Amino acid sequence: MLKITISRMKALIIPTFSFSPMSKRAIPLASNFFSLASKSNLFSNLQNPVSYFPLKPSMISLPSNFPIQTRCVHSKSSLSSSSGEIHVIVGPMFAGKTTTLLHRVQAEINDGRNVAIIKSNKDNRYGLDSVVTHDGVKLPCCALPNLSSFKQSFGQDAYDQLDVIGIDEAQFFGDLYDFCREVADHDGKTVIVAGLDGDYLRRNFGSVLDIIPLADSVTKLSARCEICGKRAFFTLRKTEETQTELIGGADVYMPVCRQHYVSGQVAVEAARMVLESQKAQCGSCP
Ligand SMILES: Nc1ncnc2c1ncn2[C@@H]1O[C@H](COP(=O)(O)OP(=O)(O)O)[C@@H](O)[C@H]1O
Ligand SMILES: Cc1cn([C@H]2C[C@H](O)[C@@H](COP(=O)(O)O)O2)c(=O)[nH]c1=O
Repeated sequence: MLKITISRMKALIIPTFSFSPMSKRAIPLASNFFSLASKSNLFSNLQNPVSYFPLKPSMISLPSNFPIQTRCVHSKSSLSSSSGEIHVIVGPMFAGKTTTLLHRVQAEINDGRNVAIIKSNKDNRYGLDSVVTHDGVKLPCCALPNLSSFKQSFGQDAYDQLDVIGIDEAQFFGDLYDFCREVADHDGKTVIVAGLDGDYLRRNFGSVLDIIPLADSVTKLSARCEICGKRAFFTLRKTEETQTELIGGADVYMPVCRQHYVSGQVAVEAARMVLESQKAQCGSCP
């Protein structure tokens, strides 16, 4: 198991990962479903994802034996209609945050609840109409510059009908705290938030950690260290760029354990210094 769960909800279910030493990759046991959904490319032709919301079970084809984890968030029927919830999923890159978010959203849809997914429009790696995992699994989403524009883009009537809102790449939303508080406390909806808790320097990333005091549950996932295969809690940036926000995947980042984060940072820093001194020398070249 590659997860640490700090949760008030004992019933919270997160994917169980198995480790394949060949690939050094964590593989969710439910990956069959996701690869099936991915292969059938259910949402690849979406032009306007908003028109597909709320997401419906009919939009997703599931193998009949797929183990839907309907208890991963409280069922609305067990709560008063005005009781919202906030669930937070954090971890380094490649830890399965998006996979877990889609899994929970899927369970909610199968429970008959109206769901929408939002992601930041800063992350355009796979286009703006879908949330996509590193394995290529996808669901349609609204890509927005900020969360405060969601109600307007989505439409008030459609918003009122929503039970659950999933947010991916939450680290890019500066207005995360106010949005989650309003949606859960005031509008009585469930919010499932997935994002990086730390940046490549292991500092707070955006407002993700700010919403912990608002949350019903917090799940910290881990990946596999790309160097030794141990549990990875950190994201190492392999390039010399130093700005906090830098969109990228395995070309720029790798998940690492503590030991390899420390040694990796030393190596990257050394490379950065060599590069800078070379640039300086070149600058003084005739
Ligand atoms: N080093 C790694 N450790 C774990 N999973 C990895 C690694 N490299 C690639 N993966 C793949 O990434 C998938 C998780 O992708 P995703 O849910 O998009 O993660 P996240 O949203 O946390 O970045 C895993 O199921 C696995 O197939
Ligand atoms: C560590 C780190 C990451 N980012 C970016 C890189 C990716 O575009 C996303 C994270 O995506 P994932 O779904 O969690 O794999 O965030 C960044 O901008 N700055 C960083 O320090």
